[in-house]
Amino acid sequence: MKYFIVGFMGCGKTTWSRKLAAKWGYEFIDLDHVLEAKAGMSIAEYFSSFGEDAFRQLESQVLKETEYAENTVVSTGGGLPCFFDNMDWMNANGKTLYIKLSPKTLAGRLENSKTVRPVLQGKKGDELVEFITGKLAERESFYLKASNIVEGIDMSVEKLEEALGVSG
Ligand SMILES: Nc1ncnc2c1ncn2[C@@H]1O[C@H](COP(=O)(O)OP(=O)(O)OP(=O)(O)O)[C@@H](O)[C@H]1O
Ligand SMILES: O=C(O)C1=C[C@@H](O)[C@@H](O)[C@H](O)C1
Ligand SMILES: [Mg+2]
Repeated sequence: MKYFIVGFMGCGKTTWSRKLAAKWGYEFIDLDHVLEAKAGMSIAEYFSSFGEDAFRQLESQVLKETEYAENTVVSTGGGLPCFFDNMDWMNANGKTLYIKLSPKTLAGRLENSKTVRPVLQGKKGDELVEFITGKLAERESFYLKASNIVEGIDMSVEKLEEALGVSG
């Protein structure tokens, strides 16, 4: 089975996909990393060289053209489910799990993270919380199409397994 983990930037997709795959002995793939390898540059560099529209095209292509092993946990980009038919494609090709977190918690994590996320354009504090609140409102209808949903607070592999209906 393929599991596609979705949710806003900073919700823990990369962290928890990796842990789940390690516990289950599944392959782990992070589509942001696959895109960076294919483009030969970081996402931040790709955005500044080619812009967001080109990034979204490439992101969708990477999602659909990557060869996944039979049993894989896939961490997706935070915006990926919200463009083209990507969310429907993931639902047709595996199970999807939305890691749900509040804007405040997301903002706290993103402020402390070293990864450069071009969509955030260096925002901090209240401005960051407001930005995330607006962006999440735009995006959540896509995330909520996921077959499974988990609250991202107090996360553990066992909590993920329970949300996916898999006994560990
Ligand atoms: N349950 C948790 N509690 C506290 N911090 C966490 C938790 N899960 C992840 N983090 C931290 O939050 C930050 C973002 O996590 P991660 O990179 O896994 O998010 P992401 O969803 O993959 O983000 P992006 O969409 O930008 O790739 C990291 O610094 C990570 O260590
Ligand atoms: O939420 C987004 O739009 C993004 C999230 C990251 O995972 C990367 O895919 C990129 O920084 C864009
Ligand atoms: Mg990630």
